[in-house]
Amino acid sequence: MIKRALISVYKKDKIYELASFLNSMGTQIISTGGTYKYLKEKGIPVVEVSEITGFDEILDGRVKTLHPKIHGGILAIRDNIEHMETIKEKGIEPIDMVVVNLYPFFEKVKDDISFEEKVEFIDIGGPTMIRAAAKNFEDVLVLTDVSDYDDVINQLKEKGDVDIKTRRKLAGKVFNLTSAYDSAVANFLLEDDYPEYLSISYKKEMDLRYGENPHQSAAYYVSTTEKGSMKDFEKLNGKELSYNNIKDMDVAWKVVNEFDEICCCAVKHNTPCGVAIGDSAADAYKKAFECDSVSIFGGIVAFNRRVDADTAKELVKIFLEIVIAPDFDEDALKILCEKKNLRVIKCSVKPCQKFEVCSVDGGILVQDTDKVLIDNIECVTQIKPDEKYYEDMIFGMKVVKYVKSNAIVVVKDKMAVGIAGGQVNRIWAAKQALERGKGASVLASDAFFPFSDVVEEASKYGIKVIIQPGGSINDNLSIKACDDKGIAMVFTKIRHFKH
Ligand SMILES: NC(=O)c1ncn([C@@H]2O[C@H](COP(=O)(O)O)[C@@H](O)[C@H]2O)c1NC=O
Repeated sequence: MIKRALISVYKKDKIYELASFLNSMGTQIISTGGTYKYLKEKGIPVVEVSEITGFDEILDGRVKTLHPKIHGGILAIRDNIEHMETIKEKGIEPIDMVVVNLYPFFEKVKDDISFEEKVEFIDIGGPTMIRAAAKNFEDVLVLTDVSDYDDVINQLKEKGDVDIKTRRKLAGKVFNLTSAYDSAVANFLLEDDYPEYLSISYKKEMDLRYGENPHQSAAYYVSTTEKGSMKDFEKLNGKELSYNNIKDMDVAWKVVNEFDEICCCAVKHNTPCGVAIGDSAADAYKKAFECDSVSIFGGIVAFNRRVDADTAKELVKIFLEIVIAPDFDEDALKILCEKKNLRVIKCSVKPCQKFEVCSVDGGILVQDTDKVLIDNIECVTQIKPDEKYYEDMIFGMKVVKYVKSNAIVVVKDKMAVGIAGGQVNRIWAAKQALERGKGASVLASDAFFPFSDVVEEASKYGIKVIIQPGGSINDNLSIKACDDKGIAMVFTKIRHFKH
């Protein structure tokens, strides 16, 4: 039996329904200022907290419920005779239910308001009350999530009480929420990129059908406070997204956003398989398709420009999993939506990830994202690269950055005609890329050459320019091989390993 419930909610949705149900059960409702006013206006009998505490809300609401008359009523263990005698002596009455939703710090921290204003959205009294109720969950029912109201109402209707399993789950939800809330506050206040404790604050966006493989369970969580392209997008058509879809879409979107020119990127198995710059979205797509017309089947295709009907007509010719772009012309959308399963994603947020995490058994690795493409370009060979290859060199470096190491990309006229990666040595990646990208003039590598073998292989395929970070103790071997073969080679001094 819920004799007394304390309701203190920032967002008032569904609170009238819950309060009127409690009222119909004979529960006494206690509320803080705003909630009190809201319920009273709706005709629900309600007692103001200050009437219980004998103390007005002070300090602009910073102190409302922080009082022994409230916390004693929540924390007293009903089976503990001493506890019950103490609260009786002090004139404290038990509180059997606490309903709270917190100040919207997650939302407000992103808003364009001052630091001081953001600080005022750090809820103190709310977390204190719900933590207290959660600690005493066997005696005090705690509700922080509107989606739990119906279950609690139904149980109270049917049994007059709520079972212990539900009480415990609701208590667990409290600490799950307050830890994410506190993490968000900690990240807001701390200026340390790598603080003593890793505070992460992510909210479940959706349960996924499965993880990387069908026998693995999975869910997708998004940051409670940070913006992000893989969070702030709109799905305009198609089946639900999968675990692999989200990972692949992330790479495809990051690749196209490396470029100011019109770019299209196709991704398979988390690796770009076709990337090209074009005069239009359709042209870029046709060229990306040409890079590797085999692997693109079932791929994820990204554009950094609006997709028009001409492009859509090309896209629907083969089976694709996802098309992501900043926008779609109406007629393009119509064409794409004819394919019921094709996920069409509109995303206007540019990639803005500050840190990357990767988990290992018992730990999490955190690093700054790879944001620097090139330190400075230094030609290390006698032959200097012809200026006409400059754009292809930069293009190759931008693409190879997203290919798993060891990675080699060969380029022809701003098309990645040969992409090879994920090899345990560099020569295998080079051989694959060169074989696929016959006729290419530029070769880009994610890291230095330990031997001269890549240069020798490149010369067999007529490569004119090699761009790579440099920095091997054997750099002189590759430089000499380039000089012997008439290839120009430049160093960038920035490695782009991707493990
Ligand atoms: N200071 C307190 O004692 C306190 N007690 C409850 N709150 C919060 O006040 C909000 C509700 O306020 P109101 O009913 O006045 O609209 C809730 O989000 C609740 O979490 C408090 N506010 C912040 O710390």
